[in-house]
Amino acid sequence: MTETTRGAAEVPHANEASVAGPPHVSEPQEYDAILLAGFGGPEGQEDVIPFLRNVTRGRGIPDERLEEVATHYRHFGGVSPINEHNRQLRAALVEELRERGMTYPVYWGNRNWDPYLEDAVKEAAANGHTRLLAFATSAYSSYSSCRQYREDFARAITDTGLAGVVRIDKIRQFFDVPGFVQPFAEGVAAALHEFADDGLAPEEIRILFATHSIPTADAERSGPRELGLGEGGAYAAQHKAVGAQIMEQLTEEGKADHGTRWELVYQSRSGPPTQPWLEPDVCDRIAELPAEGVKAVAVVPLGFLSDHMEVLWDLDNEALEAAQEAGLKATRTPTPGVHHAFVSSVVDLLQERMAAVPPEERPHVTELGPWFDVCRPGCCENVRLGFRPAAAGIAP
Ligand SMILES: CC1=C(CCC(=O)O)c2cc3nc(cc4[nH]c(cc5[nH]c(cc1n2)c(C)c5CCC(=O)O)c(CCC(=O)O)c4C)C(CCC(=O)O)=C3C
Ligand SMILES: [Fe+2]
Repeated sequence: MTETTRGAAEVPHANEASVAGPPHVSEPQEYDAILLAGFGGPEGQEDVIPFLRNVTRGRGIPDERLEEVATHYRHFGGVSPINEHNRQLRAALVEELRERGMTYPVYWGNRNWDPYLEDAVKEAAANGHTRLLAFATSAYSSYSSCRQYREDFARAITDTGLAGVVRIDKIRQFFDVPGFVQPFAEGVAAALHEFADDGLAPEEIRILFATHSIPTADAERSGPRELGLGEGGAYAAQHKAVGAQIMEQLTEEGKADHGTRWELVYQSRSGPPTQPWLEPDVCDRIAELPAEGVKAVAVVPLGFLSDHMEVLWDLDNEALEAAQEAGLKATRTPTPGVHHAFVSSVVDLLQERMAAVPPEERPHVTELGPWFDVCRPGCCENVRLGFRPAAAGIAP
């Protein structure tokens, strides 16, 4: 088991940040309700353009890119499956909470499409629920996946006139909790098993852990300022740590061979070509693999919770097509979705936060975790967009 790109360097532990306030809450907290915060997606052809405008407002995404992305949605009738996934996730969370004797209501609101976070916050407050513990459907640290949700919360509270009434806290980034990692590990194990059955040797197989590319400027600022995780920041470091952990675990269990190589690749780049984004691109790497003696590739959607458009189009369509063109056998492994281990881990995270479980007792499978409860100053900041107020962290 070797990583073929940059090594997962020695990284400081998330608990070592030396800024004001503890990274993990140490006093139990009372909450009235859970807030499931999603990305949102269109649910009909007429939603597609307004949705894309919402996502890209103020981002300098070229029109050609928007038109191209619109065709991905149009191909599926203008419907992204992501809202349906969140309905299912919400139902699964309610069920898991109920089984554990927890009767919290779960409100669901999105950043970019109906039902919006603003409406969820209004509805919660109307029902007398003003202390909300949020779970955002994004596992890693970066502006898009962490801080932007905190800004969404601050805006939702302010725009609804509920500042000082509603409070939203957010559970820690969960890239390395067992129930998030397990479904990916199972997918890699199944792919390796299938490739071995086809008579392929370990060195003929490549595992590509795929995640959303982001601007390198955002990546450098992902996670708390003082951690100094280097190029790619906390975002890349967290993905690499999870990939390494999956391969180590499978090697120990005899499901992967020491010679099975893996790497982290990126997908779904947007932005102007002049702006650097994280590389290499998944399709570019696939095209290079035959020259490295590779005959089969497993594409693992490590950055995503469910089979939404990024997975259906950019991986199942584009990456698998690139593999076919390169003459490679290829498979795309599952996302966590509503896998019971994942749902159960989310409820564990809600419970651990409510009970202020000490960090040393919190489940985590990489050296980087357990990640912070309370985002540090400057965490995942976005210098292009400038400062915007954010809830659920230490100011600024
Ligand atoms: C890190 C990350 C995640 C993973 C974490 C998470 O899950 O949050 C993610 C998820 C998603 N991204 C999604 C869709 C889009 N993302 C876009 C644009 C962008 N994504 C970015 C980053 C991320 N995105 C960035 C830096 C941009 C550039 C504009 C900006 O700075 O914000 C655009 C605009 C067009 C384009 O350029 O592609 C679209 C339509 C959907 C919904 C899919 C569906 O509908 O099924 C999901 C789950
Ligand atoms: Fe995105």
